[in-house]
Amino acid sequence: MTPPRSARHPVRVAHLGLGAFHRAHQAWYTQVANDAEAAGPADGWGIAAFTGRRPDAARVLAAQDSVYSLLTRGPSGDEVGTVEALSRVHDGADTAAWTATLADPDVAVLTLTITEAGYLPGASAPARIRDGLAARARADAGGIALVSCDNLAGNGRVLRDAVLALTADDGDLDAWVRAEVSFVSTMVDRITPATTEQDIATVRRLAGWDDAAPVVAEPFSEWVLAGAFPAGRPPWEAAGARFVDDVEPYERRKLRLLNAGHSLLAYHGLLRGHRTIAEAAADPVLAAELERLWAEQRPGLPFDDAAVAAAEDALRGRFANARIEHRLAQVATDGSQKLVPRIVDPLRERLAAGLGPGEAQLGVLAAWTLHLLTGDARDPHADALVARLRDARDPVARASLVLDAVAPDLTDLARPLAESTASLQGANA
Ligand SMILES: NC(=O)c1ccc[n+]([C@@H]2O[C@H](COP(=O)([O-])OP(=O)(O)OC[C@H]3O[C@@H](n4cnc5c(N)ncnc54)[C@H](O)[C@@H]3O)[C@@H](O)[C@H]2O)c1
Ligand SMILES: O=P(O)(O)OC[C@@H](O)[C@@H](O)[C@H](O)[C@H](O)CO
Repeated sequence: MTPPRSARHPVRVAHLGLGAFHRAHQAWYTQVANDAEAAGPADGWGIAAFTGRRPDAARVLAAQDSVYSLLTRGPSGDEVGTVEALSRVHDGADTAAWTATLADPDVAVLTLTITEAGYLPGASAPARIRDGLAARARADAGGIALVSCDNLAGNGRVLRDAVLALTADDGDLDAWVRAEVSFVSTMVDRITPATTEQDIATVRRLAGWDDAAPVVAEPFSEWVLAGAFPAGRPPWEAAGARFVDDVEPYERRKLRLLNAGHSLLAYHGLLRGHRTIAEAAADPVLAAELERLWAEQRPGLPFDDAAVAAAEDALRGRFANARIEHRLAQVATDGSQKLVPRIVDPLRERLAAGLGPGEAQLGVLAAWTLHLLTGDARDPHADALVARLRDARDPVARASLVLDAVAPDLTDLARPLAESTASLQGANA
C-alpha cells in the first residue's frame, strides 16, 4: 500500500541521477520548501527525476507513485517522514521524456547527482544535457539553471566545461547555452549511505507501509549555492540552504575535511578489516591518522582556526554515528576520481607553499595503492592502472604509476610514496 499523496506539484525542476543522495537531499529541501509555502497541487515545485544509468530506481519508485520515506537516523533514534516532491520518475534512457522535460518552459532548474565520473570526457550525462538543452533552445523555452550536486571542486565550472565541450561544433547552440544557461556551483552535504534490506524492514515498521525505496540519512544537512537562477527556483532556504557569492571556501572545507577523512577511513579501514565508517573511526590508529590528515589539510582552508575546529568536532560526531551504516566499500569506489580534490589538490598546495608533503596525505595514496592491488576495487577508470601496478618492476615504479594516474605533476614524490606504501604494508601484514 502506498500512502496517498497530499499533492502532486507541477514539474518545475528536472533531476538527473535518481540515487539515494538526491532523494535525501535536494528532494527533501524541495519538500520542505513546498511545505513552508503550504503549496497545493496547482503551485509549488515538483521534480521530474531521471535515472543516470540503470532504470531500476525509476521502476521501483513509479510503482509507488514516486512517494518514498526518508529515515533520518540520529545517534540515538530514528525519525521517518514521507517525501512527495518527486512528481514523476523516468528511466534515463527515455530520451523523449528527457527532451520534453527540458524543453518545457515551466522547468526552471536541472539538478544533477551523476557521481564524479559522470563529468569525464566520454561520459553519457554531458551529451544528454546537451541534447536536452538543444531541445529547449529549439522550443525557445528560455533560460535554465543547471545545479551540480556532486562532490567536485568547482562543480558548476566542471559541468559548464563538460557541456560546452559538446556544443563547440554547433555555433547556434553554443551561443544559446552561453547566453541562457546558468551553471550554479554548490557544496552539498548529508551522509546518505546505500539503503539496506534492514533499512527497508525498519521503515516498514515505522512508516506502516511497504516502501520498497526508502532512503536513510543522518540528521545533519547543508547546501550552499552560488549562481543565478534565470527562471526562478524553489525557496530552498526554508530548509536551510544558503545562497552565497562564492561557494569555493565551503567546498574546500567539505572536500578536504569530510570527504578526505572518508577516503582515509575507507582505504585504511578496509586494509584493517573494518566494514563501516563508524567502525573505522572508532579504531584508535585510524582516529589518530585522521587527526594528522586534518592538520596537514589545514593550510589551504580559508576559515579561521575556531571555524575549522568546530567543523572537525562536528565531523568526529558524525563519523561516530554507528547507526548510520556507511560501508567503506561504497566510499572507496572511484578513488581515481575522488582522490584528486580530496587529497591531491591539498597536497599540491602544501608543496607550492614550501611545506613538505603530508605523511597522512601520502598514507591515503599508499592505502589506495594497496586497495587497488587487492583486486577488490570498484573503479572502472583505474582498471588499466591495476594491471600496470601488478606488472611494475619495483615499489618506486609502482608509486610512479599511482602518481601518474592522479597527480602527474608530482611524480617526484614516488620515493616517499613507495616508502609509505611499504611501511603500511608492513604494519598491516
Ligand atoms: N551519498 C552521499 O552521502 C552524498 C553526499 C554528497 C554528495 N553526493 C554526491 O552524489 C553522488 C551520488 O551519490 P548517491 O549516494 O546518490 O549514489 P547512488 O549510487 O545511490 O546513485 C548514483 C546515481 O548516479 C547515477 N550515475 C552513476 N554514474 C553515472 C554516470 N556515469 N552518468 C550519469 N549518472 C550516473 C546513477 O544512475 C544513480 O542515479 C555522489 O557520487 C556524490 O557526488 C553523495
Ligand atoms: O559520495 P561519494 O561516493 O563521492 O563519496 C563518499 C562519501 O565521502 C560521501 O558520499 C559523503 O558521505 C558525503 O559527501 C557527505 O555529504
